[in-house]
Amino acid sequence: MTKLAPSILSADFSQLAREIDDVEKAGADYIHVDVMDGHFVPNITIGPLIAESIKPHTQLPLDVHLMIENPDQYIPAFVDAGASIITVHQETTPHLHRTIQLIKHHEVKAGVVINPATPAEMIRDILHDVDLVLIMTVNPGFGGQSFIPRTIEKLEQIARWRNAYGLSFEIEVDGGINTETAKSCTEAGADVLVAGSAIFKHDDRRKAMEAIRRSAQV
Ligand SMILES: O=C(CO)[C@H](O)[C@H](O)COP(=O)(O)O
Ligand SMILES: [Co+2]
Repeated sequence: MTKLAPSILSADFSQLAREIDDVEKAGADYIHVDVMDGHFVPNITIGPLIAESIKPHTQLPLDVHLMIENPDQYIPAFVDAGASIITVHQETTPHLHRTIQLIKHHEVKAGVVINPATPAEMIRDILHDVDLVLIMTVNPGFGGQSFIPRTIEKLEQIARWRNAYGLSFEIEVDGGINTETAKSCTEAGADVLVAGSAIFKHDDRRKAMEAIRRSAQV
């Protein structure tokens, strides 16, 4: 069954606990937390303080997507805040293996993510060390953008390598996922769909999530 990770970037921040409760009751699998620093991406969003404040309001794993320069400096703070999965951009760290080991040292699941313009080859070696691979299907920085179809080829490549190397990491996609785009991702091998606007911009989150799940069935 395809997992759904609602991105709270598109939620009502004045009602965050209620928004999270809403998607948890509607069957979400992870809560996707988008952390942006205004340097790696042109937007500033959530820090460890907010992650920590939402943690007591959900039983679901916090799936923390770090879009920040110098991620090593902030990993311990997100561990302390209650992250279950921490995913770092390959583009933000010169020593990717060291960064992944740092996350694992804290006994948190480690993920790696690449931008639409970054070739799959850049993370081929680290596939053996991660619990999750996130393929960006938009350029990171904002919710509500349009899905970039060429990213599907990369998704297929990562799924082929997972098979060939006998690995078991999850494959997640993020950006522009909705009832139109979900199926091409699951067909290509995605296990986890992140969706922000396609869930939180609907009044009935359960219906919105069911519609995405239905459309994603392969
Ligand atoms: O990482 C992200 C943006 O950088 C968000 O997770 C993503 O954009 C989700 O929003 P939407 O589903 O509206 O595209
Ligand atoms: Co994200």
